[in-house]
Amino acid sequence: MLELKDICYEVYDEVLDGDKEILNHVNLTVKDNDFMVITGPNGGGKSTIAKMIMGIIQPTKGKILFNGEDITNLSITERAKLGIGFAFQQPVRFKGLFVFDLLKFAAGRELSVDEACVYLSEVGLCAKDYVDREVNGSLSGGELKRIEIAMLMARKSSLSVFDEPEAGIDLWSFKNLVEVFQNLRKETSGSILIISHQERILEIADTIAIISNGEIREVGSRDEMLPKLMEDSMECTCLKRRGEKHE
Ligand SMILES: Nc1ncnc2c1ncn2[C@@H]1O[C@H](COP(=O)(O)OP(=O)(O)OP(=O)(O)O)[C@@H](O)[C@H]1O
Repeated sequence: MLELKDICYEVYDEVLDGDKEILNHVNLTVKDNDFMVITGPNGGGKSTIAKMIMGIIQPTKGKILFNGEDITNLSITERAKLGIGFAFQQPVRFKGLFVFDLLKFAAGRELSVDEACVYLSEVGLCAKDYVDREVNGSLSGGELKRIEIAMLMARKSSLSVFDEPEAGIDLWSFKNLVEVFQNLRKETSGSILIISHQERILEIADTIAIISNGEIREVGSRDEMLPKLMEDSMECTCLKRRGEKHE
C-alpha cells in the first residue's frame, strides 16, 4: 500500500544558519488494511511524515510509493485522487462553505442530508445543529476536528491519515472518538494511519511505529510494542495514559 523509502527531510534553519535535519533515512511500510499508529515524543517528526505522505512537503531525499506507484512528486490533489485522505492536526476553516458542502465534496458524490447527518452523529455532533453551519471562525477547534474526521469517513479513502485526532477533543467525547476509529476500520476496506500520543488509540492499532529525533526507532505489532511503550511512559511523558487531558 504505502512505502516510505529512505526518506530524508532538511530545512534551512536561520538560528543555525545551516540545514536542520528533520527526518533521517526513514523507512516505513503501511500494509493493505493495516491500522497503524505512529507515536513518539514531541518534535520527533510525526507530523512531518504525515505532511509528506499527503504531499504538503517534499522529501529532500528518498521515495514514496503508493500501491507500487512513485508518488514522491505528485501534488496533494493528485494523491487525493489516488485515494489518500488526510485530517490535519489544526483543521482548516473554509469561510463561505457550509458543513454539508464539505461533507459532499469529501464524499465526491451526491450525498443526502440524512447521510451527512449520519457522519456528523458518528463523530458526536448533533447533526441538525451542524449540517447547515458555516465553516468559519464560529466553530471551535474541537468541532472542526470532528467535522474533519466526518469528512474522511464520507470520503472512504484507501489510505486515511489522521494527525493527532485527539487534539482539542474533550475527555467526555474521547471515548466516542475511539469508537469512531473502530467503526471506520470495520466499515472501510482501506488502511488507517493515525499520529497519536494516546494509549487508548494505541490499544486499537494493529501496528505501532515509534519515531524520535527524525528516526524510526521501532515498528511492531500492538502486542509487541504496547508493553514496551508502557514501560517507557513511566520514564518519559511521550505517551498520554488513560484519563489524561488531550491538548
Ligand atoms: N519548516 C521547519 N523549519 C524548522 N523546523 C521545522 C520545520 N518543520 C518541522 N520542524 C521541526 O522538526 C521537528 C519535527 O516536527 P514535527 O511537527 O514533525 O514533530 P511531531 O513529532 O509531530 O511533534 P508533536 O508531537 O509535538 O506534534 C520539530 O523540532 C520542529 O520544530
